Amino acid sequence: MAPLLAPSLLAADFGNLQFETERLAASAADWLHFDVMDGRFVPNISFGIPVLQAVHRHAKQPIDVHLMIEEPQHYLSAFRDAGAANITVHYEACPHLHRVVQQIRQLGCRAGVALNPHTPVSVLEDIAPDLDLVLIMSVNPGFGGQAFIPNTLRKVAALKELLVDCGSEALIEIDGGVTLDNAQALVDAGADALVAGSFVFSSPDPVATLAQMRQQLTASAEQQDFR
Ligand SMILES: O=C(CO)[C@H](O)[C@H](O)COP(=O)(O)O
Repeated sequence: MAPLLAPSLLAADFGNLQFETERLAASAADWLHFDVMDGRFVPNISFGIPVLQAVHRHAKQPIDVHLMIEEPQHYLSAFRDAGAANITVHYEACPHLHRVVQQIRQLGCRAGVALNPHTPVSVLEDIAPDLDLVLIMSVNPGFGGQAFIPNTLRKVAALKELLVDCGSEALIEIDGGVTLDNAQALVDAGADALVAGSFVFSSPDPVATLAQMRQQLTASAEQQDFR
């Protein structure tokens, strides 16, 4: 199966978000990835609820909200009301993770949990069947444009095994440093969704770059189905 593609608006032109959202509407993007940073959980501040509302007005794809914030439980319904389809919180930010995941699902959103690079996938053993999404950070969260951490490939394979073993249908999403150089290896390891920020938006034509990702990853999936 070819993976879902989720361009990260963190790398888009913030002065022109209507244009960026509208051009992605006619692209190969499956989701729009929306990174929220609070300057506390991560050492950076990005954007929040009013910006999500504005993006949602022009978006055609579901919006995949990644909350890199402390105490996310206080903001879940506000993000849902602003247009979030998926809400992912960090394992490291939630002492009562099971309750937060239940709250996200009760709001009618897909519930995701993100893991920082140092957090082993084994921490999800008891909650995996309750998740719709696991987001593996393949860079340290807080900034776009960082280099992919190679150990992510081993981690994705371990997560895939854990999900299969416990009968979880959660999707595996990878976030950080994703390019066409590592995308196929990530899919081969078990990734279902790829977030790409700078690779897409630093290219001369982001829509064409997404089309190229879609084309290469689909061709490879078809070859594997044929075998
Ligand atoms: O969550 C993030 C940073 O915390 C970004 O979504 C991620 O880094 C994607 O950007 P890039 O593809 O430029 O690495």
